[in-house]
Parts: sequence; structure tokens; C-alpha cells
Amino acid sequence: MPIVSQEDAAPARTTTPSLATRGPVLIVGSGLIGASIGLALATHGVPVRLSDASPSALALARDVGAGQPSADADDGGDVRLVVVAVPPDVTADVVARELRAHPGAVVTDVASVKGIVLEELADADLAAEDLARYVGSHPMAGRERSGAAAADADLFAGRPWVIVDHGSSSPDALMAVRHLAVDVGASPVQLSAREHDEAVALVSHLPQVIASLVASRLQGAPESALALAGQGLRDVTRIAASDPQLWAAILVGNAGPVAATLAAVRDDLAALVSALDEAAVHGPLTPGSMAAASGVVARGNAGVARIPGKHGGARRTYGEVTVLVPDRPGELGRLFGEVGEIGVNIEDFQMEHAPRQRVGMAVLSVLPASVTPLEEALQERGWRVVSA
Ligand SMILES: NC(=O)C1=CN([C@@H]2O[C@H](COP(=O)(O)OP(=O)(O)OC[C@H]3O[C@@H](n4cnc5c(N)ncnc54)[C@H](O)[C@@H]3O)[C@@H](O)[C@H]2O)C=CC1
Ligand SMILES: O=C(O)C(=O)Cc1ccc(O)cc1
Repeated sequence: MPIVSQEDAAPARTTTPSLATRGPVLIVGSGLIGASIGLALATHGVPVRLSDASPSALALARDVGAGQPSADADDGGDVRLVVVAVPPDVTADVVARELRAHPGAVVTDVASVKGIVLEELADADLAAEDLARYVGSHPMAGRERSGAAAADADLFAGRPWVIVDHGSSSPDALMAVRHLAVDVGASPVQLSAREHDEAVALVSHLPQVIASLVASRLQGAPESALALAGQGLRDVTRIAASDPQLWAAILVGNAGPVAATLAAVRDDLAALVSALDEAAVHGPLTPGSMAAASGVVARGNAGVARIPGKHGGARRTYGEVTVLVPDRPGELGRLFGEVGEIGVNIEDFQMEHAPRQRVGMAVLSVLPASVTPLEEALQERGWRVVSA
């Protein structure tokens, strides 16, 4: 996300925007998620006010065009929607504070854990009519970088956005949060706090812990070993670059479901380690060791086949076209432009780099029927296509 001057940033407007969400919207916590929501709304003309405990985080979010600091806001009117986008351990306190501060507003939060926020809110001594204006939510999109510098207006496009009715959320409040999700391009999914927390323990919190554990084994590895790293290691460890403090709050905030999921992995791991120990001592053909090893990989095959496609629908099998791309500025953009001119949609994309080579391999996922025509058209245009 490029830094833009305040003059270039989307202006706050009071005119009726094209979205269902009505402003002013106040975003409390203008880091990665808060600023991404602010950008998505502000670029469609919704007036967005920002606040943050950190003045520098606030200034950065303003500079990327995510909205106006609430102290400077000149958009008139009362806040209609407050989005709390602070770390999970302070979320309930901030939600309670904002419910009291804006008696006419719907308040939502985007914390990655939902049960603990509800438990803490129950202790906040809020009036029933105030609690009715609160709806928990969680956009299932993010990245391994924090802060507004990594914000992206398209972060939520095509992603699920979980909405949690705590039992006495008002229909108007639920509708306002659904509108927010849809307006930023996401698909609302209603779940209970418990259903949410158990689901994210498996699909989000477990992958984070495993990525971190794998990457932590690399700390003392010799350079000569690291130089052999390929795409598999990069795929498994991308999210190991995440913020330790934020993730500590997420993991302890969802301690029960995360511990249960990790215990199941520990049992699978213990069985494999014991089979491999036997094979190490008695040889690779020791009875049971092949079955134990292939079982781990085969059960992984079955699991990975169940991950839905990029917009949450059934997983599609795409064909791949691999193209060698010179390691020069602009070459990838030229490739994408030419694939567009050829009339083929890129469904997914991966860049693979071999250490010390001056080319990268762009792996384009396209509909199976497009593979051969695309390969031929790219070759005619002078691209080096790697045959499957
Ligand atoms: N990072 C991710 O990929 C995702 C994060 N989330 C959730 O979104 C929330 C925000 O996460 P990020 O934007 O990634 O974090 P971030 O670190 O980029 O931003 C959090 C911001 O909150 C501010 N803040 C902290 N305490 C505050 C307080 N008491 N009052 C006002 N501001 C305060 C910080 O100064 C910071 O600017 C978290 O609850 C997280 O669980 C949800 C989906 C994805
Ligand atoms: O980067 C990824 O693949 C993610 O899955 C990001 C993410 C991180 C935390 C969340 O609460 C939700 C999504």
C-alpha cells in the first residue's frame, strides 16, 4: 500500500455513498485490519474517523488514506458504526467504552477470538440496551504483517466474515454488521462464539503454531542447509513472520480449543516419531514403519483436498502454466498484462525462486481448458514456458 498525502487520500464526504453502510464510521485501532476497513469504506465515500492509542499508528493510517483522525473529523453527525480493531486482550474494554461513548451507534469488533470477548463483556456491567448494540465479528482475512503500512482495501474481497449474535444482539445491529462485511467485499457467515472459536482453532490458530514451530527449527540451521530451501518450506512458514504479541493474545484467548487441536497433532506426531525411531534402529523395512509414514501423508492428502477454493466454494482443480520470468523490474507485470491480452483469467499464482538464479518461475493456475492455448500463445510472444 503506497503512502499518499492527505490531499490525495479519499476525502471524507457526507453525501450518500454507494454502499449500504452509513457513516460516520469510527475505527478504533488503526493498524492492519482497522486501516484496511477504513480504506475500503473511504474509497467509496463513506466518512471514516480513526482513533488509536498510538499517535504514530494513527498518523500512518491517515497517510495511507484510511480516514480522518477523529479529533480532526469535519464530517458532521453522530457516529453510526464503531469498528473496534485492537488486540484481543483489550477488545472487550474498548467495546464497553465505545458502547457508552456512542449511545446511538452499533459497535462491532474484529478480534480473532470471540468467546473471551463475550465473557469479559458480561463482567463490564453494561445495560441490556447497550449490549444489544454490540455484535462480534471476525473477517477471515489478514496477513503476517501488522500496522497500516500493510493495509489493503481489497483484503476482505471474497473472504468469509464471521458474525456472532450473542443472543441479544438487536436485528438492526446484526444488519449493520452484515452491511459492513458485504460493503468491503466479504461474505457474512453467522456462527455462535463457540462454533467460531473451535473452527478458527483448526483453520487459523493451528496453522500459525505449526508454521512458527517449523520456522523456529531453522534458527540454528547452517547456511548450507538453508540455501537448499524450496517452495515447500516457504509455503509452510509464510505466516511464521506474524506479530508474536498479537498471536500470543490470540492463542491464550482461545486456549481451550487450541490446546485440544494441538494435543491431537501431538498424538499423531508421537506415533510417527516412534515408528521412525524403530526404523532408524532396525532398518527402513521394519514392520509398521512404511504404513505409519504413508498414513501421515495419505491422511494429509485427504485433508488438503477438503480445503475450499479461493472464494469459499468447492475446491476446483486448475491447470498450471509455468513461465520463466527474468529477474528484472516490470517483467512480472508484463507477463500478467500479456496473459490478460490473450484473454485468460489467472485463478491463482505462485512465484518460485531458485537461490542465486537470475530467473524466477511464475506458476499460473488457470482453467484446465486454457492451459494449452495459453502455453502456445505465450511461447509465440517469446516467453519461455516450462512443460509440465
Ligand atoms: N492480523 C490479522 O491477520 C488479523 C487480525 N485480526 C484481529 O484484528 C485485530 C487487530 O489486529 P491487527 O490490525 O492485525 O493489529 P495491528 O497491530 O496492526 O493494529 C492494532 C492497533 O490497535 C492499537 N491499539 C492497541 N491497543 C489499543 C487501545 N486500547 N485503544 C486504541 N488502540 C489500540 C495499536 O496501536 C495498533 O495500531 C486483532 O484483534 C486481531 O485479532 C482479525 C483478522 C486478521
Ligand atoms: O495470512 C493468512 O493466511 C491468514 O489466515 C490471516 C489471518 C490471521 C488472523 C486471523 O484472525 C484471520 C486471518
